Amino acid sequence: MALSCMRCSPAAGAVRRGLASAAPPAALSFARCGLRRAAALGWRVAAVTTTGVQGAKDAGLEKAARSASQSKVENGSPSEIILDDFEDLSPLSENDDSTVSITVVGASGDLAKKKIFPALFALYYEDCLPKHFTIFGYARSKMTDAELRNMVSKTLTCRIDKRENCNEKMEEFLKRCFYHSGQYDSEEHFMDLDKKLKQHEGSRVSNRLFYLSIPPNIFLDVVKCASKSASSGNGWTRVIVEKPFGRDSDSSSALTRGLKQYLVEDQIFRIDHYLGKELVENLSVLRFSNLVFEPLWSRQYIRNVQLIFSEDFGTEGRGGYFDRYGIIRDIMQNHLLQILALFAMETPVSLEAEDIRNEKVKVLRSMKPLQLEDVVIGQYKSHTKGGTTYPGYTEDKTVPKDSVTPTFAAAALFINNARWDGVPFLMKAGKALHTKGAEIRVQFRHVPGNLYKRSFGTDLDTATNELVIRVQPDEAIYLKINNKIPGLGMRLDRSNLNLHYAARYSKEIPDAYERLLLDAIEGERRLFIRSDELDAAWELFTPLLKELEEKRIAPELYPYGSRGPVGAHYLAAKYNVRWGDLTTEQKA
Ligand SMILES: NC(=O)C1=CN([C@@H]2O[C@H](COP(=O)(O)OP(=O)(O)OC[C@H]3O[C@@H](n4cnc5c(N)ncnc54)[C@H](OP(=O)(O)O)[C@@H]3O)[C@@H](O)[C@H]2O)C=CC1
Ligand SMILES: O=C1O[C@H](COP(=O)(O)O)[C@@H](O)[C@H](O)[C@H]1O
Repeated sequence: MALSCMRCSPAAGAVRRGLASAAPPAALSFARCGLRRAAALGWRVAAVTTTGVQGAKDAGLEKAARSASQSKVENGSPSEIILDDFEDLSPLSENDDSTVSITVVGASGDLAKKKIFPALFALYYEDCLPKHFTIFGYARSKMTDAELRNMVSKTLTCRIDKRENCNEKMEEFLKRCFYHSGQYDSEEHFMDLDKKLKQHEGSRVSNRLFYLSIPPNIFLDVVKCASKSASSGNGWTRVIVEKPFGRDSDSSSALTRGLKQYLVEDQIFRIDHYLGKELVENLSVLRFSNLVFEPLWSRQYIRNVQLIFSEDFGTEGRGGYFDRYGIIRDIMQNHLLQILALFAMETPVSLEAEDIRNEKVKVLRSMKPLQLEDVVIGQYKSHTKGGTTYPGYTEDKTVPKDSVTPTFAAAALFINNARWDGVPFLMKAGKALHTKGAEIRVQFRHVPGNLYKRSFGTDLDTATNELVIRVQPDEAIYLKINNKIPGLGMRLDRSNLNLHYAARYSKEIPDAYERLLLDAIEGERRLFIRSDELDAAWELFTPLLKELEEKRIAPELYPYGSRGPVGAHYLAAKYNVRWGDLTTEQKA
């Protein structure tokens, strides 16, 4: 059943995502949780834009009508409407018949504290949660409601740009949070949870979202118990599953089969939080709504694409988990591969989830099998700098001393299709490196017969255009171009056409978990991984992982805080590529 609350209607999400079928012709930009307010305003907003000022007046939206008449008019319709103009409109028409209960399973854990509760609070602050909602923490640890609230309160923060009533909002939010202690494999304990949920839901239609923020070995126990004893009787039940989704093709298929004993695919929301990052979501906008990029998006103009992830800290505290997975499973097989698929896919039929996921899966299925010789692995070792000693990976007490688990990997991947044939997609991911960041770098081909060749010296590669999408931190999109240095002479330099988010947009960028939680509540699957995408992703990496493990290939050691193994440079050089993050460039 679709969520029926007006503020959470599919229509609301559609407006937020800008789906053609739902969005008015002119772009809407809303100051707060725009769309849900837009949808709560219902199609009245669309009426404002489609029928203009008179439509707004007819709908009784005097202020919107004023806004419509004041806004820049293109082709007779307003190009932009700012939600602030709607703020003092009459109260939203709420649907009182339904509730959403969000149960965070593993509420005592790191992810719940660090990401999930803060994201839920941010959604609450932004008015994005439905009127009737309840949050339950579930874990084995004994805690009272007050203790959970106390724990959660320590991690809630106000947005930098939105502090108004923040403390008040936190108090209100915490009052909607409850805790239930139970075992993960006890149907009885989930039945007790069910009773508590029912008390909060009353006679309303109950919609239930379970967030599995727990180690993967207990996913199935929880899904079994939750579905048998605590699923909704009259609304929807959805489950967000955290990664890792298995550790190879077989274990991933077994997990999917297990989940499908109790859930249908549409109830399963496999989260990859990189898909919720602002600049990753913007990839499609950049490509498909700007004429200047899409025609260049192929082997004809693109020399190579680089997907780079680096962290300037080690596995700190997560060594136990990490040693079973390693950096290829932790970052490459999911986050970087998902970005690659979005980057390389063909234009989808529409922005509907299935159309996008169909295109992504085609890319994944077209990938050339990964060869061991196209992969470099590394592991960080202890390093002393400025009097401080940083521990090596195997010095973590939870990691075996002889572990060969990679904490760094670089790989060259290829897509065997007409658009990308022969273009290296280079991935690099590492922990305990010299910097923290994630970026997509697109290096373009040389300008044929370049008239200014002489100005570039012998290294023509450094003079090609490069588009950089800096996913984090300090989000930016910049294009490196060659430019004439002002003056009477003819000297060229490399400069950036620069969209620096902090300078351009005054709003704080929402955390990826906010977007994804909101999507799951709305039933929007576009940013979640479908089971066939997951199968294709594992099919690509499983043979390589098996070979690495069976041969116990030793990773190249690199000092904590360094740029990683030198082997990564040789790998890139094999394909005539230079890692873009190594060039000294003007800070965007
Ligand atoms: N932390 C992070 O930054 C990220 C985590 N993830 C994934 O999210 C999930 C949760 O991560 P995180 O919060 O770090 O995990 P934790 O290790 O903190 O575990 C969460 C909770 O699960 C319970 N738990 C832990 N180990 C076991 C066990 N062996 N058997 C039964 N219960 C156990 C504990 O609760 P209690 O003892 O109270 O029952 C714990 O508080 C994992 O799947 C992880 O891979 C994904 C991306 C990032
Ligand atoms: O999924 C994971 O991601 C984090 C990095 O996420 P970010 O949003 O902080 O970039 C990584 O540290 C962790 O190892 C991995 O499991």
